[in-house]
Amino acid sequence: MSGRFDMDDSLITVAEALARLESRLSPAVAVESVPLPGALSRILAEDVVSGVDVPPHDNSAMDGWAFRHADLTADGRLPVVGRVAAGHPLDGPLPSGGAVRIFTGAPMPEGADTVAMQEDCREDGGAVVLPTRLKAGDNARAAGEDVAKGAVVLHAGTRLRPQELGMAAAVGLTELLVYRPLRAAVFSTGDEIREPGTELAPGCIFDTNRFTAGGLLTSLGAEVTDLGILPDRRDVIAAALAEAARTHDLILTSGGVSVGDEDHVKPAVMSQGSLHFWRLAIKPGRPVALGEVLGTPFIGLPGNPVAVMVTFMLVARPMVLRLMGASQTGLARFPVEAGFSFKHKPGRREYLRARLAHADGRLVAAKFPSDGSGVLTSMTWSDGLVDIAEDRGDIAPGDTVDFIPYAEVLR
Ligand SMILES: Nc1nc2c(c(=O)[nH]1)N[C@H]1C(S)=C(S)[C@@H](COP(=O)(O)OP(=O)(O)OC[C@H]3O[C@@H](n4cnc5c(N)ncnc54)[C@H](O)[C@@H]3O)O[C@H]1N2
Ligand code: MOO
Repeated sequence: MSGRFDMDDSLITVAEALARLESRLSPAVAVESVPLPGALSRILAEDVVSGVDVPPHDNSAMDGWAFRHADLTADGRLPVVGRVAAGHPLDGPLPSGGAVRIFTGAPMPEGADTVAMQEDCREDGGAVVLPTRLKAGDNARAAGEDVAKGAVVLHAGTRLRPQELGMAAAVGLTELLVYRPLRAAVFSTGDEIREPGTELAPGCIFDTNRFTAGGLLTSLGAEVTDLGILPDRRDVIAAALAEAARTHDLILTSGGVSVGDEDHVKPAVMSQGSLHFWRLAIKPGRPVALGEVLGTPFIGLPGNPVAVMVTFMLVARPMVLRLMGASQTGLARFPVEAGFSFKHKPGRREYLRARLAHADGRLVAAKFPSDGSGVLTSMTWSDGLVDIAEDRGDIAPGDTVDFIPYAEVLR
């Protein structure tokens, strides 16, 4: 499986990185059939074709009276000849020249084509006086107008939202074939990284990345195994990665992928698989390592906490979604107004931590004052990232910029 990502060491753009990923990854998990409620947020593994028309019969959209439009007379008066409620069709066709009392969802009697809503009608003895301005077909819903029998109603690769479960039920299904959750192992690396709640020795910091990366993976629907902190020792890292590879569909680490002598993750991966090191032309988050450990996909994110989240959003997320079986991996972005100025040297794509506010009906992005890639406060303060393209010059207040909400990332 070596060479799956087929990369080199040159600086590459996000677009190039994504193009390489998208074409090379396929689902890494098996499929299973799951009852509808349990299928929420899972990824559909096959197209769903409807075996029925939805709605299954012509029916009324209103409470009122159903009639044949051609029978409408100048005074609008028709004798009431029957009554149909939802679930109780009329026994036989609509007698010519008559109207039937009807309720929302009730089957249209054969021969009836139009419904007048009761607020517009007046009952008069055994007759009803209908409004005369109705058009044929008003307030009637046709069989199959939502879904025609044989139509594909859900596509393989779709993440199932509540409305997709409703659609599956509408065509009579009780179960859906979905991908099993991706089993993801998460490690932090580095001798200076300490478990929160323990004593902080001189020169050490508490681990943040495992919690951020684990949360990101869980939010995408992965089953995350927290495998703790690995020391800066190649043999220990290699053994831990091998063990994780046996029981997981993906291994994700942070730290140790830069160029320093103390960066041991890369050689540990290379010793038992393949590794392709990417230097992304982005800020923050330049170094990212992708590869395989004993056949299990591996993602090595950089150590700086902000870079973890940014590289996860841009590179790991689409990769994880593909491995999960999802067909849509793009991040939606929205044009907003910059409420700040920013000097941008063309060449690297920059992601600024930003917060949105309404100003006179416009959406204006404020920028966090510090761009440091270790400043986690910038992430908790912000609602998303402003994406400054490689070739863009300086940004002035009032300029239009692209905003990627964090809410997009977790879908
Ligand atoms: N000579 C160069 N030095 C660096 C480069 C470079 O291109 N040439 N790139 C810089 C960039 S950009 C980043 S990002 C880091 C990435 O390096 P590593 O992936 O090897 O990360 P570390 O060196 O292990 O750590 C970087 C930084 O992040 C802290 N860290 C790491 N893990 C955690 C964690 N789990 N929780 C909290 N903080 C963590 C670590 O203590 C360091 O401060 O390299 C730059 N250097
Ligand atoms: O990846 Mo680094 O965090 O750009 O600073």
